[in-house]
Amino acid sequence: MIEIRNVSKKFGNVLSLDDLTLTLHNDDCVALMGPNGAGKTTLIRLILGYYHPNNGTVLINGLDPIKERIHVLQNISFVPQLPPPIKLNLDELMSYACKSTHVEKEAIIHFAKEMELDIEPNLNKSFFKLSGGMKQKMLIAISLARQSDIIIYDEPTANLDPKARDNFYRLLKNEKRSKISLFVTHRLDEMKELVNRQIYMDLGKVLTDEKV
Ligand SMILES: Nc1ncnc2c1ncn2[C@@H]1O[C@H](COP(=O)(O)OP(=O)(O)OP(=O)(O)O)[C@@H](O)[C@H]1O
Repeated sequence: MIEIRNVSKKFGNVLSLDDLTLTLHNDDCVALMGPNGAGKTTLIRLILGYYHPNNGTVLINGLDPIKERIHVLQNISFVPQLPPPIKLNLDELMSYACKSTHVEKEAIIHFAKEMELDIEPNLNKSFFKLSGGMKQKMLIAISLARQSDIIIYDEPTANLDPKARDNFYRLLKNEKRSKISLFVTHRLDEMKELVNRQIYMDLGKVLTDEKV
């Protein structure tokens, strides 16, 4: 469970989150929407323990994501909007993911194949030299292989072509495990079939929160 209670986050004079309260339960599959600057990324970063809130409490399965960061992050798969500039090659990246998150290399390769990313010929290629879409596919493959209790995707299909998007949605639909899925998206039409909750934010607040 993710519990956000009366959380405010300020950057200088900008109130990015304004006394926001939100609870996400297992089996919640959420489209998190709102205009640019609404506070969506700030909310995700608070869940991941990147920021201290100015007020309020964030708890992930009862744990403080700042004080218990390592423990909390072990249960969260996060794919950011912009892939980080990782210098490791794909083989090293997979080995790193396996060591740090106890995922199996075969599982990553399986999901990469499902995303139509051919890893084998690119094993020695640096991650940052891949195309934007290939990077996204690789991060999605690792995140799905991890089988985490919580998955968070920040505009995951931004760099994907239509075929890759279809593959991504098909894989998510096939996921049967109970977990929390949180998708920041500007494309509700694509996500509609997948999600069971639609949350709309603006000015650091939740404006609407509908079960569908
Ligand atoms: N690290 C930061 N330093 C200063 N201001 C920030 C920082 N992060 C976010 N903000 C400000 O907080 C507000 C909310 O930003 P945030 O990135 O959370 O919005 P968003 O809903 O994710 O937007 P987008 O759809 O454009 O990604 C904006 O006014 C932004 O400028």
